[in-house]
Amino acid sequence: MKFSANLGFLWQDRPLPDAIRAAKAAGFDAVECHWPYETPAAEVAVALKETGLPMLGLNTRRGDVAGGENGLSALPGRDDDARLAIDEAVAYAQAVTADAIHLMAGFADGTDAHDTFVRNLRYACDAAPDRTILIEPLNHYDAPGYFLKTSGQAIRIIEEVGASNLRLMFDCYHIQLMEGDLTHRLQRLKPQIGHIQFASVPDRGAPDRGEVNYGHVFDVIRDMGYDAPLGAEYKPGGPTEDTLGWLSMMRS
Ligand SMILES: O=C(O)[C@H](O)C(=O)CO
Ligand SMILES: [Mg+2]
Repeated sequence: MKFSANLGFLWQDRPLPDAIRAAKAAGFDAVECHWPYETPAAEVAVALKETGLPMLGLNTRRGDVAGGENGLSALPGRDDDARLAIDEAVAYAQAVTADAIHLMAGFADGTDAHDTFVRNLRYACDAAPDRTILIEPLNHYDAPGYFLKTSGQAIRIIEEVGASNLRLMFDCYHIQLMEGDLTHRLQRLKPQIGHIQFASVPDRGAPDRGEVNYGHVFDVIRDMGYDAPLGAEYKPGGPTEDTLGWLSMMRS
């Protein structure tokens, strides 16, 4: 199995280019990030080239985080801001050859939010036909009021948008907290899945503890013929190197 280090959480204590080098040294096959925008894309591109690791994805900006925003793409009346964030993410993804862009929906609800999200997703899918656009349901403990809550809602939106480059970010951590039934859900949704992430549940730590048996989940993913790197998106709560026993076990 291949694994991607999510550098939004792992090696957060280092500048992004050094975090990429640390991921390589630890044996990851790929990297992904959250919001890389404070680091010049050229510096990230150099570290990617040096290590040979692909950058799987990045997120659109969340907007005014201090003011409580967590994404712009489903906020009615904010299309201009959402599209600036999309344009920025597309340009950055092209500069570092990131495969995917996760469009953060934001805190919103109702028909207007749905229509706004669909409109902005169509805009993003057209703006980046050579990238995958991802949408990710977030759980209601960490992100209460987030527009996209479940895989079912995400699939209905993907079908309505009807773009060939729009896919589901299946984060096992969020989906376990909201819906459970990971095995069947992964198998059923495989055609719509663009990326898979994981962390222990409920504490969002390394995948070697908690209520989800990741040994089983990784077997299911392998057996369903999914061979893209899986995103380790967990909070190490200390030096990342101290939390990588699971990776050594998977490699042995
Ligand atoms: O929190 C997550 O699971 C995400 O993957 C993310 O990108 C930021 O919300
Ligand atoms: Mg995630």
